[in-house]
Amino acid sequence: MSQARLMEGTALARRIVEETAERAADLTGRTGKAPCLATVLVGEDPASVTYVRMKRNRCRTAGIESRHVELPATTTTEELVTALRALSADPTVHGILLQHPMGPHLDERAAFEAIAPEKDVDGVTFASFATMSFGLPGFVSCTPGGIMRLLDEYGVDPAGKRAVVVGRSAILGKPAGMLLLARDATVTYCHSRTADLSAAVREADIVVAAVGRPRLIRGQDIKPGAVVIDAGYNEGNVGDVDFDSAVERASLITPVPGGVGPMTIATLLEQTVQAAEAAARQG
Ligand SMILES: Nc1nc(=O)c2c([nH]1)NC[C@@H]1CN(c3ccc(C(=O)N[C@@H](CCC(=O)O)C(=O)O)cc3)C=[N+]21
Repeated sequence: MSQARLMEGTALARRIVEETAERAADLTGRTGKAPCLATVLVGEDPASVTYVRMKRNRCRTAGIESRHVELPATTTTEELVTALRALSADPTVHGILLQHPMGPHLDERAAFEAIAPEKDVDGVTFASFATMSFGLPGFVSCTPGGIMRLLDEYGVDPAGKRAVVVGRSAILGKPAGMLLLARDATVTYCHSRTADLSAAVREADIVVAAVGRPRLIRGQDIKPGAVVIDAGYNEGNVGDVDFDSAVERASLITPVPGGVGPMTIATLLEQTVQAAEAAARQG
């Protein structure tokens, strides 16, 4: 079997960011106000600090302002909700990103719901979940949205395909399955209580790995010719898929790094400009 073709997220993300930058410049020219993303970080988890910095840097290169709100690890849910409501009400802010995961003492759902739906450019609110699951226009969760763009770019139509999503987190696995279902895939979710993960993965035409367990998915479980999307974030840029064995069986596969990660950020930037354009139309 020949090796899989790589799904090059870096290249596609670059094109999306370029288009987004043009839209941002156009909007700034027309309104005199740049699109603005508020990034909210609770605590000092080193990985989260790095991710937020990457997102803010990418904003800058696209002509999007970012306003960073850093809160101490001891912040209560109430204080976090107050901060998010203030950003939701601030007309100079067009999008809000609340970095996940937060401290275990925080009510993450209450925090996400304090984000105004029209500023939910990270696609984490109930409102965005509703539009995603019905396949209606609206903000998508950034990583799942980036995955769908990659599938489209490489000519993979999910309709009628068996998609197995490994993981069910609120910002990744669950919405990824919903978007695939909205595009008529037959979707199976696997998670920590799944009895036989290998058996499920072996049936998949499309595998989305999104659990954060290094190299959990092995080539021997990949159906020959399957499309393999590795959305796992692990330390040291290692995915959830054992790339070297999976590349021998898949027809298409995302590298890590350079696959899903850059697409996540491109989707965030694009949706921020979309939110700013909508705000400008509202006057
Ligand atoms: N509310 C929320 N929304 C998120 O979208 C979100 C989050 N919380 N928490 C953490 C994860 C992680 N995440 C990444 C984004 C880009 C790369 C990325 O671009 N990675 C590069 C590698 C970068 C490097 O060189 O280190 C790549 O894969 O090529 C990775 C990880 C977004 N997340």
